Amino acid sequence: MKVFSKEQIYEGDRLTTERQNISSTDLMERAGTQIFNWMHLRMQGAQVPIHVFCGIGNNGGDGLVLSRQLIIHGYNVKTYIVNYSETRSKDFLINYDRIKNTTKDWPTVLTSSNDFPLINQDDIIVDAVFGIGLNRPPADWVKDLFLKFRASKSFTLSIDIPSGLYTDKVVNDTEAVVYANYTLSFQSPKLVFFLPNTAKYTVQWEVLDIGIDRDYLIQTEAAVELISKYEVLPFYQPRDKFSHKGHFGHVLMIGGSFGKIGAVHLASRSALIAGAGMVTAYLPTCGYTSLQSALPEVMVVCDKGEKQIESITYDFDATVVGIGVGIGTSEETMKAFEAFLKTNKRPLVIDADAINLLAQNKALLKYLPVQTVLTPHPKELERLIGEWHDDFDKLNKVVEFSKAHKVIIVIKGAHTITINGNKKYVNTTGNPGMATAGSGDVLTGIISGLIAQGYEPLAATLFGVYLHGKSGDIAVESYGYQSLIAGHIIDSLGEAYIDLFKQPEESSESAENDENN
Ligand SMILES: NC(=O)C1=CN([C@@H]2O[C@H](COP(=O)(O)OP(=O)(O)OC[C@H]3O[C@@H](n4cnc5c(N)ncnc54)[C@H](O)[C@@H]3O)[C@@H](O)[C@H]2O)[C@@H](O)CC1
Ligand SMILES: Nc1ncnc2c1ncn2[C@@H]1O[C@H](COP(=O)(O)OP(=O)(O)O)[C@@H](O)[C@H]1O
Ligand SMILES: [K+]
Repeated sequence: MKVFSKEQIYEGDRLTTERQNISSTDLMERAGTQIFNWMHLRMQGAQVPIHVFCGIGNNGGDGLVLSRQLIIHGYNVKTYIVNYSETRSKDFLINYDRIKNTTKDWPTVLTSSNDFPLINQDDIIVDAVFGIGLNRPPADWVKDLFLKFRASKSFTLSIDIPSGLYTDKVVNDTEAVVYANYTLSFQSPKLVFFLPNTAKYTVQWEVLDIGIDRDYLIQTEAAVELISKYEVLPFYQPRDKFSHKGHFGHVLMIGGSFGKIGAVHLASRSALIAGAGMVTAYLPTCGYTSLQSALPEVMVVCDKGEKQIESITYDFDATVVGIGVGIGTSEETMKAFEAFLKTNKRPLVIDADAINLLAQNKALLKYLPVQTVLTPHPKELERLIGEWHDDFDKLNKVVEFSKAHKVIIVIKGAHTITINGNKKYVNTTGNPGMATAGSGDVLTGIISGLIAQGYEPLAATLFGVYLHGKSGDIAVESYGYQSLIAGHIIDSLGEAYIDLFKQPEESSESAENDENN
């Protein structure tokens, strides 16, 4: 699913009115009515007090349409105008008139904290104060209103975006934002729903289809894409009946040091279970027996070093090389890594300490093949690109790094974001149970295993990140968040593949996301 920028959303809006020959007021009617339908379906006329807080722009206009529909259908509604400015939008004013013509119970105009109504915990708050048009911090009394929402502990439904959030930057004052239980977003989810600094402002979100021009949606290139099953399915490569292991490539997994052989074990096993035809683990000698005993399907080549890798030499042709898990950052290993990079011609997946080695010696970056995949966790990323002020600064820095070195960067986290040049891909699978030792090693193995089978590095990365998270989601059903370990993610990989072809449970037109699932 495309994640459009604010400018693209406004343009989609404008083009829709033009191509469908409708007014912007009609489009607002659709938007507000969609919100009403969503609530009506769930509430079925229940007389829970609903407080609808409307700003004076088009987000407020949506709120007024919703209020009017709720009133017409007999709901227990109170409508407020949060009058933070006298510059009211045209469609707000039209809907202000319409609601006044519908009911004698006119909206209450709020201009300061003294006007705030009583809100009980069991009431519902609808937040239509600011939409994507926010361009400066809200006034202090509006912030106080947001604090009152929070203090009430009422269920809060935000329209389009939690008020106070920007679409393209973080907020400095974390209290000047609505904390939504649910956000109903028009046309496309907003990038801020997925970033560590801002995702906390909505527990769940859903996109409502308001009939934006289809051609515009299809033809417009978005800088950000949300990756779910529908996006990865086209990558899937079915197997030919007469295929043999030679068709699915040979992964060379280089890593390990004394006490960290397990990382290579996890990555090699993942590569095999992701479907690689063959996997060879390249280790210091101390790892030989344990790896051969634990993984009979994996071949082993030993380095001359007993406890660490000291010179990387092997005499077969690997399809792809995964390097870095458990490898350490000793001087000898740095030398071996440098010599390896200078001669290697194969696609690379670089993780963990190999990223730290690159960060220590940035001159080596020029030896990385185009489309090398780097999979840093936040600390490794910081060593590589330096500190960042906030999530947007981080994304910009990674985009620049990706373009400068022609590499794919996987920013691991709750919503892993893959960056390839200007393009950002936000993953939707995974859960906090995966915050456990070795789960990153598993990802390295999966991506390497996919590249071995012939997936292009970018497809392998997006598909691999998706499958890794999906395996975690499947595994957590059996083990729970606390007891999930990296090995369980590998064990669920087969089910994650099978799940790709299960019947969809929801239409591709609407996406639903629950941060806790
Ligand atoms: N296709 C779509 O996405 C549609 C969007 N609509 C709604 O329109 C919204 C955008 O509407 P607007 O552009 O009117 O913007 P908002 O309703 O978000 O903001 C209202 C106005 O307040 C001003 N403003 C911004 N920050 C302020 C601050 N801190 N203090 C005082 N004033 C401030 C802005 O200049 C803006 O004109 C969307 O979020 C959505 O809810 C719908 O009505 C129809 C379809
Ligand atoms: N809260 C979370 N939600 C979803 N995925 C997570 C979460 N925490 C960690 N992960 C995933 O688990 C993996 C952890 O990788 P990493 O930190 O490198 O682990 P390790 O170094 O122990 O192998 C990443 O793919 C990350 O996206
Ligand atoms: K809002």
